[in-house]
Amino acid sequence: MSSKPLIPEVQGSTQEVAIAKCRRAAELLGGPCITEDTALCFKALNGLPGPYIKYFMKELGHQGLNDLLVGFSTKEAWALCTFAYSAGPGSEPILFEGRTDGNIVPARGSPQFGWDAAFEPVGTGKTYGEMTVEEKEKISHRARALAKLRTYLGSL
Ligand SMILES: O=c1nc[nH]c2c1ncn2[C@H]1C[C@H](O)[C@@H](COP(=O)(O)OP(=O)(O)OP(=O)(O)O)O1
Ligand SMILES: [Mg+2]
Repeated sequence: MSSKPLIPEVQGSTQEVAIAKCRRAAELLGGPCITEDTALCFKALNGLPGPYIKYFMKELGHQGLNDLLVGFSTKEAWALCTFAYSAGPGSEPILFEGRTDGNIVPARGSPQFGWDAAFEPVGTGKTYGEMTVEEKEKISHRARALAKLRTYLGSL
């Protein structure tokens, strides 16, 4: 079918997904809002799973994320957090991105939160799952995105 579908199934880049979600949230809330999305992007896969990591993690687990990269020499990945801010319905969302580079590794540390145990940020020697909250906060994709959002909100 060549015409634009009437019911959107939001897929695309992390930016497209974040904008669509924030725009809809502002409509539903009828006011300003902030939404957050986290993607995990594999270099060998041109950035996938990216915004679809939630379902990859749910179906495949830590081992499955590693298995996806068998046969590729690079295990490099980056965690990308996107905060989106909309001033209200009809107001175009503004994005704030934070990125942390690392590698996909066999799980180490706490397996409790998402893919934390399978992601080792560059230069740390630890997975997110092996870090304290304070250690993770110093280098995390989310902390970096939040710092940008905070600066923006402070300038309003
Ligand atoms: O720092 C993190 N360290 C490890 N795992 C993480 C982190 N941050 C999010 N995650 C996980 C949760 C979810 O399995 C997936 C994507 O998160 P994300 O798309 O925001 O999912 P979500 O559960 O918030 O649902 P949604 O935003 O679609 O309502 O990565
Ligand atoms: Mg989320």
